Amino acid sequence: MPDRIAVLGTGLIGGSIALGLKERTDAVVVGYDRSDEDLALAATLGAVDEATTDLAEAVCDVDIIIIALPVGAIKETINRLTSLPLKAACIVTDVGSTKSEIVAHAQKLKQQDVIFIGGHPMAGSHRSGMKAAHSLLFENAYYVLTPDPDTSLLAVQKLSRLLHLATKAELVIMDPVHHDRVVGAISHLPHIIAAGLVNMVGDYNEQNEWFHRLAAGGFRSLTRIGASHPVMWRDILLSNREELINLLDDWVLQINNMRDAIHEGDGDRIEAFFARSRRLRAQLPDRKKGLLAPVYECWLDIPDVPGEIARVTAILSEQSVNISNIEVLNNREELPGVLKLTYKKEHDFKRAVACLKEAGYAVYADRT
Ligand SMILES: NC(=O)c1ccc[n+]([C@@H]2O[C@H](COP(=O)([O-])OP(=O)(O)OC[C@H]3O[C@@H](n4cnc5c(N)ncnc54)[C@H](O)[C@@H]3O)[C@@H](O)[C@H]2O)c1
Ligand SMILES: O=C(O)C(=O)C[C@]1(C(=O)O)C=C[C@@H](O)C=C1
Repeated sequence: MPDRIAVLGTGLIGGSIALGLKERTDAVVVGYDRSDEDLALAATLGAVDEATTDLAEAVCDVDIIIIALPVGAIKETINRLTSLPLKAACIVTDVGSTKSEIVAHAQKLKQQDVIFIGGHPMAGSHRSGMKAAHSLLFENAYYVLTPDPDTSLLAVQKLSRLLHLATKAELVIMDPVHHDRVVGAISHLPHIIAAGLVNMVGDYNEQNEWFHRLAAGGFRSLTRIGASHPVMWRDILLSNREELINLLDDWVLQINNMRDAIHEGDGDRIEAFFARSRRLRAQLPDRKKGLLAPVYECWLDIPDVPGEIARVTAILSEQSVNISNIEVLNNREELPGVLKLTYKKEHDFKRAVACLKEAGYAVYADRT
């Protein structure tokens, strides 16, 4: 019998998991959301077999429940689940960006015959809703599970296998407190910094509009995540308070160190600051392929004149190069060039770079 799975919240994350479940498993997926619009889109895109705005109906007789709501709503939903009849040995998991508080809150589910295993897929977007969902959103990303030490191993294995099939992510097990410290530093703090910078420059811009007009690659690439969902981030920050207070204290030290160096005109200290950062940034492990980093990519500058894209594709087709995607970039956030070409095979990529350079184009083959 295929598993019957309830996905509570058919937004970006729930919608992406549901799409993967339908694409790569034989599960029957029941979607639940308060937004009729997201539910209708999930049904139209084939992410769910059944859709409902009634929680009791959604979780009735299901084998697995995946709670993909904002962190505050995850806790409320856990409360509501405690008074609903759930199938015996049902596995309940969530996708919330914090873990300690949620895992502690979910202890109350132990009164029922259900197994709670906290979860957090480490990929996403500043965009929200089913409209932004994609079945490969998590491909090759880490997907953290935080089972209690006494959680049934069989249940952890069953959930890991299912999520791996549905998301193509790499499942890892972590202690919830450790998770919140690490993710606080590499995700929650950066979102605060990005939003703070956007707000600060927004204040300056009210006096002088050149601040926004001149905002180029540096500002845009650092602040992309400043466009993320306010309710989602309110809930995350309130749920990871202790860690974030420590991290913000460390951040103030970093910034004050630079403030002092600039104030004192200490060039050596400034240079060492950037040298260390450049070295450490280069050491970040490459999370390989996946939706956000297709297999082989190059970017090129082309003049803004009619027929230029056709010229590029003609050169490539003359050389029998297969392109898997071609994209005109509206802004240059983080990337050089205005035309992005993607290839599935390395030899197509190498031949394309060589012949486009030969034709006189400025071609960039790796991200900086
Ligand atoms: N966005 C990311 O990058 C990302 C990555 C990993 C994990 N997460 C976590 O995933 C969860 C969902 O985030 P998302 O990005 O999918 O958000 P989203 O806004 O795209 O989707 C949330 C969905 O929940 C619904 N919803 C909200 N409150 C509800 C309630 N009280 N009852 C019923 N439905 C409700 C909304 O209608 C929406 O469809 C959050 O806990 C977030 O911390 C997000
Ligand atoms: O790529 C983005 O826009 C994200 O913010 C994704 C991101 C992150 O910080 O990396 C955001 C929240 C999650 O809990 C996990 C991933």
